[in-house]
Amino acid sequence: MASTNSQAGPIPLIDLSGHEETVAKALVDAAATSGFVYIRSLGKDIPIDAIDNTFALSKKFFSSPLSEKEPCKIQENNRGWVGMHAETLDPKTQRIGDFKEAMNLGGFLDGKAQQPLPPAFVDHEAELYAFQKDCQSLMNKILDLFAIGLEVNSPTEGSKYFSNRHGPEPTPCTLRLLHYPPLPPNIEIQPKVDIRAGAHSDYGSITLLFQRPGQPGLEILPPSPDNLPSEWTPVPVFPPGTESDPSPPILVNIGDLLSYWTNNLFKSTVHRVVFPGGGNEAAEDRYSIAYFGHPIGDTVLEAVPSEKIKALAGKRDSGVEAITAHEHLMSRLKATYLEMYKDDEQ
Ligand SMILES: O=C(O)CCC(=O)C(=O)O
Ligand SMILES: [Fe+2]
Repeated sequence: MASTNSQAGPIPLIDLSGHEETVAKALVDAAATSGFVYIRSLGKDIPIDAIDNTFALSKKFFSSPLSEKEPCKIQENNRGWVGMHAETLDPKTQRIGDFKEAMNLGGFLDGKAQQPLPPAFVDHEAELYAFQKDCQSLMNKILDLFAIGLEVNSPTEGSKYFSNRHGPEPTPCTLRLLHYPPLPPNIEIQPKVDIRAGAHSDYGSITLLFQRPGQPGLEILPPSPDNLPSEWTPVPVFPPGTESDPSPPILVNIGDLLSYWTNNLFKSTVHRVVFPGGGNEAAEDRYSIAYFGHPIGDTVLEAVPSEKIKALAGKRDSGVEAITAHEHLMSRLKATYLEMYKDDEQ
């Protein structure tokens, strides 16, 4: 049997088909130490064809003319197309916004997108819906394993404690297609300041991230147990032991909300996307797909009922009322899209 937990640099590699309790424990350990874990992608959870097809649709959309993207521009509901430099994930460091564009697809209802679709997608709504459902199922499976590993003590919900809060359709989760174009010739960038995606932690519960062979660039700042300074560490697309797999492993990382919900037992690790070679080489395109898990908006983020979490309760200020998932998300979005939400501040 393939090992369920082998080390790949600072990020463990896990095969979900192993013994359930062993896998659950390995996932909790990974979440509490690295905040990132590789899940082998052998086609059992998400068909390889479905991943490849979604990347093909992404390429088709991003290569379409601006006139087809503009009508789908991002709205306050966080759905739609985000143009080059429109998002600044690390405003303290960056001079200009991220060198990327993105397309956020919100939850579908009865197979229908709840937002305008660009021409590149109109004949592919069913495929995108199916992929979103595949991602939702994998996310729920991982959330259930977390609940098992944490020994969540809920007589009515058991291992469904987290997944029950990620809702019926339309899901509050976001399927995000990302495109990082090559640098135009003769453009001089300041490495680490001009960046494909600025340093950030994710906002939600967990993120699934799909990468493509030969398109590196993701780096993490591994959490350090003693809060010692940590170093940016590249995240290989194919970590050792997966080179012959039909598709790169799916990266799963913990977001701020799940970290908060577990009294900081789980680590919401800071990461970024750099130009390979620091931008000196004309970098290739990078395409990635993220599935951002979010609990339903009115979920109150009280500490998860688990002895393991309760033991950490001292770290949370008991005088402060627990916030909801929606309040948490809005505070993060407002910090990232200063322009779009500026009227709300007045
Ligand atoms: O494209 C990537 O590899 C990372 C994207 C990311 O971190 C994000 O969108 O939150
Ligand atoms: Fe991220």
